[in-house]
Amino acid sequence: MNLTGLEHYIKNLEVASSSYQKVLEENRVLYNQVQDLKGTIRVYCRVRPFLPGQSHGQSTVDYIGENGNIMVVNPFKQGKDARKMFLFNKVFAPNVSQEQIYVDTQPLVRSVLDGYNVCIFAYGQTGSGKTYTMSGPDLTTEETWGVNYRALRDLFQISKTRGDAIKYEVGVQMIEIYNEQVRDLLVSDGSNRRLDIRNTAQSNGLNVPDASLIPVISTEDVLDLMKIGQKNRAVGATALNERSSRSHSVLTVHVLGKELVTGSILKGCLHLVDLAGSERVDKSEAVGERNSKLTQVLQDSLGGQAKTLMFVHINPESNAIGETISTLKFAERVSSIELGAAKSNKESGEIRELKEEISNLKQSLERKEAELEQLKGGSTRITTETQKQRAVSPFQVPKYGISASLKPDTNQLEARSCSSGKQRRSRFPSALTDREQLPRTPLVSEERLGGSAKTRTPSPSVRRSISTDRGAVMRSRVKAETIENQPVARVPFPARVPVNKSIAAFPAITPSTDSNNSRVYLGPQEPQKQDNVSDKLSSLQKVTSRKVYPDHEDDQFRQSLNIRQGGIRKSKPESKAKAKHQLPSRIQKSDMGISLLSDIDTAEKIEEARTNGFSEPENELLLAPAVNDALKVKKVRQNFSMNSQNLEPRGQVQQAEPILAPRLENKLPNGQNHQAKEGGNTSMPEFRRSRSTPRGKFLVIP
Ligand SMILES: Nc1ncnc2c1ncn2[C@@H]1O[C@H](COP(=O)(O)OP(=O)(O)OP(=O)(O)O)[C@@H](O)[C@H]1O
Repeated sequence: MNLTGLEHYIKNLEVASSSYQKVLEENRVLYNQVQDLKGTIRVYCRVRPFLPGQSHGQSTVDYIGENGNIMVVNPFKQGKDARKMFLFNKVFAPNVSQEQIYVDTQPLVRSVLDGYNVCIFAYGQTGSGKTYTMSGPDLTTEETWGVNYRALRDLFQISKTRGDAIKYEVGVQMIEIYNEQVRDLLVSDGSNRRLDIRNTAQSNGLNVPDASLIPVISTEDVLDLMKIGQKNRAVGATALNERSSRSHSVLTVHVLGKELVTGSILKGCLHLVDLAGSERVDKSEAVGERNSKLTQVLQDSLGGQAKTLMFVHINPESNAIGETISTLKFAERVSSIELGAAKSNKESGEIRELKEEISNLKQSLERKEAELEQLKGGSTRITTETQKQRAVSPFQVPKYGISASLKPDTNQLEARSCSSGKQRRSRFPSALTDREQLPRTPLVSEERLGGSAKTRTPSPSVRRSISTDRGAVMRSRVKAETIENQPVARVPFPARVPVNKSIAAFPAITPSTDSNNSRVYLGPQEPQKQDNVSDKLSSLQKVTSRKVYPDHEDDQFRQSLNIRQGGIRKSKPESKAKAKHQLPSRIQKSDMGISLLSDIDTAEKIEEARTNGFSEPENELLLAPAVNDALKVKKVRQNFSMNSQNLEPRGQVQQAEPILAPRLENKLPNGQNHQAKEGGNTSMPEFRRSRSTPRGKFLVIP
């Protein structure tokens, strides 16, 4: 081959190599898209370089492939057992720059601006480079900035470029979890108070609502805050390194975007987590309550409809080989966790309008209910008078005995109130109980027809006569009222229902929560109720009342941003009150979540890992609760999918929770559960007694 031929050959090779690279890149993009759909936790492995000034032997990293594979060699073993290959989404060699790391992280970060929840966390043994990846070694040089700063800079840049179409607001929180205590790292007054975690994801994404939420508009703002954070992190520790090895730091970026044309709202949340050194957690601590706080803080990003990325760090030194293998095995397991397709927290303008419409309808219903309540007051007086007149009827005495007529007046009152109360609940659903009672509104028409109620509950003649009399008195009023109510019930809800169901399933900021709620109330026991207008209305109201009011959420978010300028929260009582207001809609989810989490047999998983040949199981421990939550969710999904074939993968998770939750919540100390008890025979007499006794009393009124 002459020189020209060789040159030609090399050129061809270059071309082939470049197209090969292109194909690889395309494959990677496709692979990532598939991963997005599956919702697998992505895992990037980063190998730390040998540090200058430290003596080192041969690297334990034998080979790093282009497709995310890495081979490690155990210098203390011989033969084929000495080498082990692992596969991740990507492996970064020791010489890879901070910029290159971020390029592969960027798509995830950017999706926060589209309303996704994203969690990026750094895992690995102490000194393996977690802080280096997340924060960088030196804030003064942009070149070495870690993911945190680059991410925020990116968010600001993109939000600026989208400025004509979407108006974004960005706020950050920074907390530290140390010894299972959560502390605010952005306090400017040096106070080191412990913070509570909301047991469930808030609609506004504030899992730690009392941590300072500082509005930021530039990277400089962020840098200033990080300095405060670093300073606060060092407080109370003999050395910053020592503290950072043992504590998790979580930087959370909350993004609220409003599309100017459509009015749609986007809510995204980015957790950037620098975990404690993986070897620092004692096994006994990890198996128990350890790390439950971390799990709670990240709850909306580990089991929800979020995107999750784990940077797994390894130290190439031979004396770290045990931790390295253990870390890699753990990471490989994490990468197999599927969360299901991520969903954006976008609320379209149309949905907001529909919500407003529902809210208006709800208000007009409440007005009507109030008017009916007034009428009811009048009817009770009239009924009492009628009963007094009836009390002298000679027909009652032989039938029910004289002694009964000697019962004190209190009984009569009780009887009347119970009986009328029962019917009143049907006919006058109060605002507080409308969720339960609205589906019974057809009883109004039963009353109007006069016959159906009697058919269902055969009553003695006296009762009937009283009832009839009262009904007669009430009928005209109720009729008038019912007719007046009809336009409200006839508003085209049936047509709206499918749309509003989707509202129910539509995420506010934590989609899983809302869809959960919707499923809790429109759950398997209730579908038949959807057959009539009033039930649909009721369902809608349930959904509306369960959903945190969207405007309210936005206000709360904005208020948090505005009020807490300077890092000091000034309106805690107010926000607490608001939080209280929101609480009911969230409690169920939280309970479920916690129940699910607490149910995890972490020890079993660790044991399983060990039997798979891990030499150092401790690595499992640090993240065990957090990641095992996800594993648990996966397990639940699998179990549930056996029963529900037609559900979406994510939906399965969401539906499984409400189904499991009551079981877990109702567990009695003796192992029975309430539901079983209530559904069992033993509870029936109690139930009947409560209804029949008042009627009995009612009947013996002289
Ligand atoms: N990719 C890298 N390139 C150069 N130096 C690195 C790299 N990764 C880590 N280092 C250096 O290694 C040392 C330990 O890194 P780092 O503090 O980030 O570890 P860590 O895992 O966060 O430890 P800890 O768990 O104790 O917080 C630091 O001096 C850091 O600058």
